[in-house]
Amino acid sequence: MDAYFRTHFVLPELEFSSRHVSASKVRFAATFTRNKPHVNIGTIGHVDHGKTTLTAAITKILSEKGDAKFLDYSSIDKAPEEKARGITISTAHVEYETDKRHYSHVDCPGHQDYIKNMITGAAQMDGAIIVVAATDGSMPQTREHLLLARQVGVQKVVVYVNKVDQVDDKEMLELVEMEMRDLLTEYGFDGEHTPVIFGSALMALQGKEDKIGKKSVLKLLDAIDSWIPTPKRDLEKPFMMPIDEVFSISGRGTVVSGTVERGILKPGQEIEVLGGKEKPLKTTVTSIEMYHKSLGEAEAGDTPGILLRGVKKDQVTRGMVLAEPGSCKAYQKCLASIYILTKEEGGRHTPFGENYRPQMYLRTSNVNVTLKFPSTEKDHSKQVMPGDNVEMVLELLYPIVMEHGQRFNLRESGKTVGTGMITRVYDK
Ligand SMILES: Nc1nc2c(ncn2[C@@H]2O[C@H](COP(=O)(O)OP(=O)(O)OP(=O)(O)O)[C@@H](O)[C@H]2O)c(=O)[nH]1
Repeated sequence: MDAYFRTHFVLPELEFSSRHVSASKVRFAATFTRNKPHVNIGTIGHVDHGKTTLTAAITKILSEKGDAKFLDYSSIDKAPEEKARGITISTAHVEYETDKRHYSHVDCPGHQDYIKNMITGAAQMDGAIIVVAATDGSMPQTREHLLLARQVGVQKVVVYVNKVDQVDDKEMLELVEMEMRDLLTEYGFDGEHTPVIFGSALMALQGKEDKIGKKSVLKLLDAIDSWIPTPKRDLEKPFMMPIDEVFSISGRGTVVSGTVERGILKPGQEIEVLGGKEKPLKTTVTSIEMYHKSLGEAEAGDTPGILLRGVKKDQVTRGMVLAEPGSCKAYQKCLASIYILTKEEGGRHTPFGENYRPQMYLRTSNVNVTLKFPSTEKDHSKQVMPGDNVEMVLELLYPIVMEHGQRFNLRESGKTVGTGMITRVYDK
């Protein structure tokens, strides 16, 4: 019985504890006063275009109003190393607030860190600032980061054209703006309406040339406040809970437990159990319990035990999902963006080719998958090296509930070899 009432079911391997370089008036470690909507953002863009300088400049300008703690360039650039799913990543989480919202801003030194951060979800971004130097215009990583941003579900970005202090030619700035708008449209963003701000992060940081310095940063923050939407709270979405454990309670029936991913559930509600080796089924919630107490409703974040009416223990298994009927679907094939861990990160020592068969770990399920190159890939004999970021098609042994934006791990012989994110799901 005790196991039934256990309240945490987090795999140690999946645990990600984020250390924050600093905090503003409210520290993450202490009690968090939630008095403004919270949004996660970050700086993306080509190497040396000024992402870290801009991050430092934002904290400087906001610290003047007491809305951030000023972090100089070096304390952001020497970001602590985080451990996420066996991968070491450098990230600086910077906290600040505007009049409207509270932000957690991530700046990751190094191009490779960006890729890992975006795919593993260490950098959860609801929106992003794409930094582009007026002196160079769009460069390869400007494109790559935009593509990744879209792949990990970022809907809106704001453009900061940096290093304006080094460009006298107005036409050159117009050209960069046009180029960026075209690029945004090409990658599925709203190129026409996306705010484009011109400025100099360095001038702002040094307190010089207010017009392109401080004022540009304030304009940028206004643009972020108004253009990047506050994410929808998970409580408002239809109920979903991945099943962690299944118990048979004598005289009562079958109880499933897990952590509620989203929504609210009340006793008496009709519910669907799907995704996994067993057949999908519909049933009714008889009662909900947590911490030995009966619950009037379970909501996102809770870890309840849910008693299902008329269901036998062997009809439901760990890895299946409990969902509001019609709100989730199980699929057997998807397209994903995957980062393959290096040997140093605990991953494979050797490359692999098409038809590689690891295990896919997604939510509480694990299933055998076959990896194939997408049909757009011309060379199907190519090898994927540890350290590569690849797009591949995953064919699962049986259907599970998968969604666009969902993160997963690939494992082989008990070790994590890759980490990915689903970018598309396919009906059979
Ligand atoms: N002139 C001028 N130089 C700038 C400006 N912003 C940044 N820089 C300089 O550009 C260089 C790169 O800036 P960073 O902020 O390190 O660039 P980054 O994009 O974070 O670089 P990575 O983290 O290596 O990808 C530094 O020497 C900055 O001082 C600016 O507005 N004007």
